[in-house]
Amino acid sequence: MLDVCNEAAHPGNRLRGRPTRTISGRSLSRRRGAVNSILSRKESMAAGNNEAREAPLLDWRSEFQDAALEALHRRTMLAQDAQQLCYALLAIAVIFLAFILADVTLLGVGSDFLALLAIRTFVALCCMALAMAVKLQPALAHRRLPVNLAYLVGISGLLLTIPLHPGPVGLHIATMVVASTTLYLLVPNRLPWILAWNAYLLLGFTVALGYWSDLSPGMLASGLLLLGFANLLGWVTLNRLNRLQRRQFALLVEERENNRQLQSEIEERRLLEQQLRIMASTDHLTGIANRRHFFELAERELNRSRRQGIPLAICMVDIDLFKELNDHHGHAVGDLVLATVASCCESVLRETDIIGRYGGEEFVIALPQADTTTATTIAERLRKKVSLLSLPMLSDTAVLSVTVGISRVEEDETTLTPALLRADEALYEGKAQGRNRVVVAGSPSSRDAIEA
Ligand SMILES: Nc1nc2c(ncn2[C@@H]2O[C@H](COP(=O)(O)OP(=O)(O)OP(=O)(O)O)[C@@H](O)[C@H]2O)c(=O)[nH]1
Repeated sequence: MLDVCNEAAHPGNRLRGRPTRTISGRSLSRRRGAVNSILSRKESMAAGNNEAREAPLLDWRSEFQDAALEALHRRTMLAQDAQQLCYALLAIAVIFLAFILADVTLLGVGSDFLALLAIRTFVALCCMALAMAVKLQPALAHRRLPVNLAYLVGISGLLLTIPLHPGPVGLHIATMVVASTTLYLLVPNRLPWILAWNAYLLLGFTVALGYWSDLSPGMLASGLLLLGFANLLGWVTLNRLNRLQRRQFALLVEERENNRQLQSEIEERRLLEQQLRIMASTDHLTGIANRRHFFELAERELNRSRRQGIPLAICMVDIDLFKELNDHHGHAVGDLVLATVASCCESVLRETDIIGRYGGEEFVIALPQADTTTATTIAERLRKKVSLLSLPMLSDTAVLSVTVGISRVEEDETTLTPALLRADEALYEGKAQGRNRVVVAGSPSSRDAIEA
C-alpha cells in the first residue's frame, strides 16, 4: 500500500491553491516565439541594423502622413515649441526696440521718428504680451490664432517702417532677408503658414519698394532675388530639420513600443513560469500538493519540529473499496470522488497542516504540533465528514468511507520514512479490521490486528 522506498525520489508538499489558467504546449511555444522575435528585433536594433526599420512616410510639409502620429509628435513637442516661441518673441521685441536708437540718430526727433517709435513699440509690446501668455499657457504655442496674429503684427510693422525710414534700399533688403529667415527658423510654426507669411512679406516689400521712385530695375531684381534665395534657403533648412526631428521621433516611438511589448512579454513569461511552478507542484486532479511537493514541505516541517522539540504526526488516508466504486460507476466518477474527498480533507485541516496526494486513492497529511491524540481527533473528524458527504454522482445506497493510519515522528528520527511506514501499517490494520476507522500505530487495537 505504501511505497516508502520511493520517498526520497519523490519529495512532496501541500498546495491549497489551484492554477487559475491551464497552459497548452502550443500556446507556450507561441509565446516563446513572440518573446524571441522581440528580442531579436531589439538585438538587430542594438547592432545598428537599420535596414529592417521602415521610416514613416512624410508629406510635402515634412509632417507625418499618419495624422495620429503627427498629433502625437506635436503634443510631444509642445513644451519645447512654447519655449522657443517665447524666446523668439522676446528677441523680436528687443530687436524692434533696439532699432529705435538707430531711428533717432538717422531721423532726429520728428514726426517720422514718432510714427516709427509708435510702430516699433506696438510690435514689441505685442510680442512681449504673447510671450508672457505662452509662458503662462504653453498650449497657445500650437494655436493658430495667437501665433499668426503675432506674425501679422510683426510683418506689418516691419513693412510700415520702410516708407518712414530714409535708409538705403540695401538696408531694407537685408532687413527683409533676416525677417524671412526668422520666419522659417526662429518662430515655430507649420510650413503652410510660414510660406503664406513669407508671401505676404515679399508682396508687401515689393509694394513698399514702389515708394522709391528712383529705384533701378537692377536693384529691384537684386532685392527680389535675395529674398527669393532667403526663402529657398529657409524652406530647405526647415525641411531638413523637420525630417530629422520626425525621423528621430519615429525611432523613439518604435523604441518605446518595443520596450512596452518586451515588458508585457516579460510579465507574461513571469506569470507562465509561476503557473508552471504551480503545475509542477500540484496534483492536477485534486488541486492539492503532489507527492514531491508534499515531501518538500513536510521535510521542512520535520526539521523545524526537531529544532523546536515539538511533535509532528503523520496520517495516511485511503478511500475504502475505491476499486469497486470505479468499477461500478466508472473512472470519471472515481476522479470526481477523489477530488471531493481531497477538498473534504482540506476543510478539516489548519492552514499550517500539509496535505498531499500520495498516489492513487491515497492521501498523506503532516500535522505539525500534533501528538497522536490530537491527530486522532482530527482524523476522526475527517472520517466522519467523509462518511457524511453527499455525493450526487453515486447511487443512493453507495456509502463512501476512508480509513486513516496515524503515527508520530519520534525524536530520534531524521527522516519521514519510519513514521510513514508506521502510519501505513496502521492504515493496513484499519483495513484489516473492517475499514472506515482511524488506527494509531502502536496502539493496543493495532497490535491486536497485527497479531490476528
Ligand atoms: N478514478 C480513479 N481511480 C484511481 C486513480 N488512481 C487509482 N485509482 C484506482 O483506485 C483503486 C484502488 O484500489 P485498491 O488499491 O484495490 O483499493 P480499494 O479498492 O480502495 O480497496 P481498499 O483499499 O482495500 O479499501 C484502483 O482501482 C485504481 O485504479 C485515479 O486517479 N482516478
